[in-house]
Amino acid sequence: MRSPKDFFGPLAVGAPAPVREVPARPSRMIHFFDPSNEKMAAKVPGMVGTVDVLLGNLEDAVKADRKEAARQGLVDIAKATDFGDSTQLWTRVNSLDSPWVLDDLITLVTEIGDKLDVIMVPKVQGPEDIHYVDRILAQLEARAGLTRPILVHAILETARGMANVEAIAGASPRMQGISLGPADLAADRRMKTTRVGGGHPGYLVRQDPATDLGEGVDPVTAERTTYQQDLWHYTIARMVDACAMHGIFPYYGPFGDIKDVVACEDQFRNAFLLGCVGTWSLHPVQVDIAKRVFSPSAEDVAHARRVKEAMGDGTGAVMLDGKMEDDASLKQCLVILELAERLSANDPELADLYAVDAPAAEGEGS
Ligand SMILES: CC(C)(COP(=O)(O)OP(=O)(O)OC[C@H]1O[C@@H](n2cnc3c(N)ncnc32)[C@H](O)[C@@H]1OP(=O)(O)O)[C@@H](O)C(=O)NCCC(=O)NCCSC(=O)C[C@H](O)C(=O)O
Ligand SMILES: [Mg+2]
Repeated sequence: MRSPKDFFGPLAVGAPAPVREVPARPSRMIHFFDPSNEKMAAKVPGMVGTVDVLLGNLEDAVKADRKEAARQGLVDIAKATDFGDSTQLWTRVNSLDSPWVLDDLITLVTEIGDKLDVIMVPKVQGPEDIHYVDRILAQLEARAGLTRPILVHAILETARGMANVEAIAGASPRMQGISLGPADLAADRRMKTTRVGGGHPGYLVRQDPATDLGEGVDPVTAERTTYQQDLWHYTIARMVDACAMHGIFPYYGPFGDIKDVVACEDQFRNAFLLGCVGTWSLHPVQVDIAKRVFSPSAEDVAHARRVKEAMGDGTGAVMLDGKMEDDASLKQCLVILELAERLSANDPELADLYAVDAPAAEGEGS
């Protein structure tokens, strides 16, 4: 087990000092592209400034015989592109047991380490996987003469990773965040869904049989309302707790039904409400959905401001619109305000939107 003191110094001579606090940069959508796909790659420069994160994916969804092309494609794109201040560059490397990952890490850190913000590591099983990546990154950063550390993001996609999620979140000061990988996780857990994220119509609860349907009607087989449940609730909630406990950021992952933009928005919103800061976008159509969902609404921001104002020094209890507000609800409002402020700093449209307070409700403050 590592001593917490290890967090204060680099793991290799000459490597940059670890971060003390993970930078809270907007990352509402981590937009995946395959750098070996010429059509997709050609779109990347045009997406700078329109997405929070561009992620060159080297792992699943890239064909085995295109792995080297994807790696080189990412190097070429990174070298040729100015990502500015509002778009980060991330990558997802191949899994730690694959024949490609060592070359992924060596090539990317050496060639474009100064441009890479975060490396996403798939199929993380426990803190030992993060320790391995941590040490190699420190050695490569030292050799490349990098002056800031590259952060690490883990994907939760095995039952063992899930069982170790708290230890993974706290495994290194490089840990930036964790995403849910619902497809791999479902397979590993032997769940019986073939969907990439999202709900399932079979996972439901049903209204009790009625007691007053009259003679001759079987209350068990009679029409009863059903409610579809969220397959991912437990997993996301647990991931959110692990991340919050360690001061890092939780993300929903992929939503594979590209055409079902409505269910996609629902899944993203559930994750946002539970505490996630962002999601993956797999197709351009999911970018605006993520932007909309993971930015607080103007109404919520206006309400949070009113609570802050009504709460004065932040202690005690007041009534606002017939509802009790106190120290704790103020903290909830501050979460919204802090997020709105951070997002507005990069987005003039949001800054405008949030500057407008919703009209005050009648009886306010009574
Ligand atoms: C899902 C796709 C295969 C769909 O691609 P396509 O059939 O080409 O879609 P369209 O014809 O609708 O595309 C329209 C144009 O947009 C471009 N395009 C498509 N996707 C992207 C993108 N991600 N970034 C940039 N540009 C994109 C197309 O090239 C078309 O261009 P044009 O013809 O010039 O108009 C495809 O979207 C795709 O492959 N997406 C990424 C998939 C991916 O990364 N998968 C891996 C992450 S999910 C995962 O790994 C599971 C997870 O780990 C788990 O375990 O749960
Ligand atoms: Mg996966």
